[in-house]
Parts: sequence; structure tokens; C-alpha cells
Amino acid sequence: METLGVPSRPLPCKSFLNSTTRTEITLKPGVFRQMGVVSTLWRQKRSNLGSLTLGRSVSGGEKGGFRSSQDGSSTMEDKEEEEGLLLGAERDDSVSVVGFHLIPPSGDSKAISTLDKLATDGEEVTEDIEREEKIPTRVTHNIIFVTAEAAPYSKTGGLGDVCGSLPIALADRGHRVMVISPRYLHGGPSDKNFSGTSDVGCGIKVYCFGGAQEVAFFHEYRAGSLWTTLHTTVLEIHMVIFMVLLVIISSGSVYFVMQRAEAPLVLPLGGFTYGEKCLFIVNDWHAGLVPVLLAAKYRPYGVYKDARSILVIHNLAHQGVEPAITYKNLGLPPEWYGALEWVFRHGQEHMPLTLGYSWEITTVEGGYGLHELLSSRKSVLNGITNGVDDTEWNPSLDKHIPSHYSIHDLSGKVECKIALQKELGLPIDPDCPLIGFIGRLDYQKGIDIILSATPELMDEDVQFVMLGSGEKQYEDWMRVTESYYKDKFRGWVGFNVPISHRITAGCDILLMPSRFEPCGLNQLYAMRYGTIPVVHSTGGLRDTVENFNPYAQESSGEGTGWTFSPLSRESMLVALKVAIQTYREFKPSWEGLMKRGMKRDSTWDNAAVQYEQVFEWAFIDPPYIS
Ligand SMILES: Nc1ncnc2c1ncn2[C@@H]1O[C@H](COP(=O)(O)OP(=O)(O)O[C@H]2O[C@H](CO)[C@@H](O)[C@H](O)[C@H]2O)[C@@H](O)[C@H]1O
Repeated sequence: METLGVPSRPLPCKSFLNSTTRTEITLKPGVFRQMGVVSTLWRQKRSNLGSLTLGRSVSGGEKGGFRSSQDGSSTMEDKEEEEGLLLGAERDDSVSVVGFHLIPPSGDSKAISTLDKLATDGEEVTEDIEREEKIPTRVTHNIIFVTAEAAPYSKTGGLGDVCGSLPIALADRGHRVMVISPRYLHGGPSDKNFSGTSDVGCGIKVYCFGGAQEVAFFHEYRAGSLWTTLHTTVLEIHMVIFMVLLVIISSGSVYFVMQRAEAPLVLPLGGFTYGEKCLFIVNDWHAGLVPVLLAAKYRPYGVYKDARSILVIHNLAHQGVEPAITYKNLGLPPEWYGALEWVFRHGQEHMPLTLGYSWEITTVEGGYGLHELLSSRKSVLNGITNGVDDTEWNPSLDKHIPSHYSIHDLSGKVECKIALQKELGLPIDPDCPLIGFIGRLDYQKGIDIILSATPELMDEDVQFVMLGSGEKQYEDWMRVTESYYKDKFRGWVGFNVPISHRITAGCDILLMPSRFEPCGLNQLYAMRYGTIPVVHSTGGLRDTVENFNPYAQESSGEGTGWTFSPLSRESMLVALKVAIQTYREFKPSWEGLMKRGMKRDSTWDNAAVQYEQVFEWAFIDPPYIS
């Protein structure tokens, strides 16, 4: 069998960006979710710099270093770079490459060896660390997150939150974690999110859409510990932001570039690479080709033969459906077409859903055409509830809110409410129930239900604030409604993280009538802030919000909010009115609701433990090799 990918001799590694001229050519803010992407792209006049791609063909492979070929294949180049660090392969007993070490260009024998540092084989047992409250990690892995968004670098919704927090939680549990995400530059203030990253010094070339896409990697090492008071584990997490340097023909190709799986093999992060015995966590459709690439382009040549991949579905409704020609443009082997072939059916309506999301997506209503496929894979389909990043969403530390508070002293919450009313120009009235909504303005979030119920809701003595952006019809509706109900309604059109924190802290009730909700984060944040969720009983909302029962526990009550079903204007209004009445007339019950929500254990560490269980299962079966 031809073996590709991992050079047996030192691999050149040098930045494309050194000694080059960059010209900014395109600027188009990304609408990541619906595929309209693209970040700022750079055109580069390149000098004769080293490059690397891996792929199927090995023509010309008798030479030394890698070089790319037009069909997406890889060849090796004999020209070694005159400057820069070289990488030497390290192999385990089965001669599989498990990592690389750095060799100075001079060939100095004092190369940095990784053998004693590198945890690549997924079998290493971590040392017993003093963790009083955490379930200890049994096995550590080299984990590669591939994602279109990762906060704080980029975020348009919950995907950014998860991929900003879960990697840190896993790193804190002893795993070596890398996050690969695009470097979106828009020429606006958000560009500064990337200012802490620096050029790794390794570029690769990816052939797709009929041309070479030159990719540079930027890196930021994030150290620290979420649990510094409990123990002193040093986090090791590498944020790898890549930048595509040539014109992208198709907006989706930026995601394809993101998925080319060379980064663990070529990037000498922290002095050594991740190696090929790693675990890819690929998120949503943007990263969905990684398992296909592993199986079709790497494993047949012995590369990544011990790697595993896990697809995390955050939202099945968005699938990045492309015309068939895209497959050819990606340069994937024709025999693998069947792995991707699927015809999108337009116009599917959602029925109200009643059980957890991992079950919902195996049904006709929730599967968006993939229910049969997912049903056939039920044995490897698991549902994990997201967590709350305590460094970001914590009412006693939150840098975005005017007063801090905790379960032991709630007085700051009313101050947050008053400040919010002031900021929004609403009448200041700490006793008036203040209802909030935060989210994308689209069909998933049940905005149409809110729209139909608002006139009746406005008959009540309440205030209502909505923060969101999305479909223009709903944005327009928010503006009109605000001008109509000046003393009661505020519609903040836009994406604004600080305001989202102040609404979460200042409101009494958070409304989420989502048509479907894979997990949902805002209800978790709300409960953490003593804000009572009123939610449609679906997916993750149903899993996380416990319906209020005032008579339980010898009349001291139980539950953390209200869940209503079916999804209709009427049932939502009933739930809201009961919540409003409870707020006004049953203060002790309300405080009980607040405190139970605030006490909920929603740490990312909990979720990370469940992910580790899935990792364990993923490594039991051998990977598919064609
Ligand atoms: N206008 C605005 N301004 C500021 N912040 C805003 C905002 N609109 C939304 N946000 C923020 O974006 C995030 C939204 O996360 P959600 O999980 O609620 O929904 P989303 O549908 O994006 O995520 C998908 O992925 C996540 C992650 O798995 C699942 O929880 C979810 O069910 C699934 O639909 C929250 O942090 C929220 O505060």
C-alpha cells in the first residue's frame, strides 16, 4: 500500500507569510450559519516558500519534502528549506507516526524530543491530581476541535459558546486540545479578537475549486485554570486560527480548507505536533467532511489510521447543502460520493417535539431528511447537555452587569433590573415583571409565536425586551412594536454580547418558545442568573428546565421554571400568565424557583466527563478503512 502523508525525513516548515506582500482584496462579513461566509481574504504575492498538502496521489513521492498537486494530491519535494525549523517523525512500536520533533536547520542533534512529553496514544493515565469535586480523567487524548466558530474569537450563536468553553474544560481535565477555526477579519472592531494570535510559521496549500488555496495558521496558547482554587493543573489549549490567502471561489470552501486534517501533523505547537493518534471533534456541517477525509484521503495510506472522529450536531436544521458539482470541486475520490449523497427536501415543517434532541433527530419531524441514517446509527448516537462557562456567565463576577449578586445575596439582581430599565428607557419599576428574549430571529426560535402573542401580553402590566437579529420581517416587527408600546416593549436589533448579559441579569423571566432546541444555552444562563425560564417543552429545553410544582416537597415547591406544550400562542400565554402571577403574588415561591435554578449544576466539567465516555466508546471499534 502506498503510504502518504508522513515524511520519513524532516519536514520543511516555514511560514508563507514571511517576506511576502499582502493585499487585502475582499471583505464580506460572514453569515456563517447559512453558508454565506467569508472572512477577509488576502491575496498574496508569494515567493518560493515551502508548502504542504496531504492527499491521495503520491506521484513524485520519491523526493524528500511535500508539495501539492492540482488534484488535491500530495507529493514530496526534495528541496529542504534553508531557514526555519524542521520536523522529524517519531514512531511507535508499530512504526506508526505518533508525533514529530523539531530539528534546527543545522541538523543539530539537540533536537527537542517529544517522546517523553507527548501524550499521543490515548492510553496514558493521568497523574492523580487533587480534585475534590471532579471526577478524575481516566485517559487523556490529543483532541482536535474543528469548528466554524469559537468564542471569544468568533460567535454568532451557541456553537461559538460551546467551542470556546468545552475545549478548555477538556484541557483542564488533562487532554491536549487544539481548536481549529477560521480567522474572520471584517475590517471592524471584531478583528481585535485575533490580535493575540501569532503566525505559527507553517503554511499549507490546499487544492480545491480549481485552484490552490494557501493557508496560514495563527496560534494562541491559552493557559490558566478554571479551577485554580482547587488544583494547579496547567491548561494547555491551542487556538489555531487559519487564514486563507487566495481568492475563495465558493463561500463554503473556507470550511473545506478548515477541515483538511494536516494541522495535527505539521504544526509544532508548544514545541511538538499533536501527531496522528488523535481524536477529531468535528462540529456541525461546516466540519462534517473531516471523517470522510480521514477515511478517503488519509487512512488508505496509513495516515491517521489510529485517529477517531466524533461529529457533534448542534443543529441539524442547517446542513450546508451544496450542488453535486461541489463534490468534484473538493477533489474527493469519486468512490466516496455515496458517503455524502443526499437530496435535500425543501419545505419540511416541524411538528412540536416532546423528547430529547438525540431522539428527535431520528424522527421524520426532527431529522430534516436524515432520520433514517441517524436511526441506523442509533447505537453510536448520544446526547450531551451543554454547560455554562462560569468565567463568562457568573452573576457574582460578570463584567458586563452593573451589580453583582449570588444565591446568598440576591440584592444585586434588582439593581441590575433597575439599571436595565434605565438603559432601555423603560419606566423604572422594580415590581413590574420584566420578560426577556435573546436569540436569533428565525423560525427555530418561535418568533412567530411571540409575534402573535405580543398584543395580548401587552395588555398585562409587564415589560418585555427582545434582543436579536436575523430575518428582516422580525427585525422590522420589533422596531414597529417598540414604537407602538413605548412604555412596555423594547426591541434591540443586533448582536450584542454585553447587552445579552444585562438582559439575562436584569429580567425576571426569560422566554424561549423554540420550535425545536437541540440544547439551548440561554435558559441555562438564565437559571444561573436567577431569571426564570418559560420555555416550550422540546429538546434540550425540556431536558434542562424542570416544571414548577408549588405543592411538591411538603409545599416548599420544586422546579426551575415553566415548560409549556403544545407550541401555540395560547399555551405560551397561559404559562407566561401563571409565571407573572407567581412573581407578583407568591414571592417565597419565586425565590425558591430562583435559588433552585442558581444552584443547578451546569458546569462544563460535567459535560466533559460525558464526552470522555463517548471518547472511550469511539476508541473501542477500529476505524473504517476502505
Ligand atoms: N442578538 C444577540 N446578541 C448577543 N448574543 C446573542 C444574540 N443572539 C444569540 N446570542 C447568544 O448566542 C448564543 C445562542 O445559543 P443557543 O444555544 O441558545 O442557540 P443557537 O441556536 O445559536 O445554538 C445551537 O447550538 C447550541 C450549542 O450546542 C445549542 O445549544 C442550540 O440548541 C442550537 O440551536 C447564546 O450565547 C446567546 O446569548
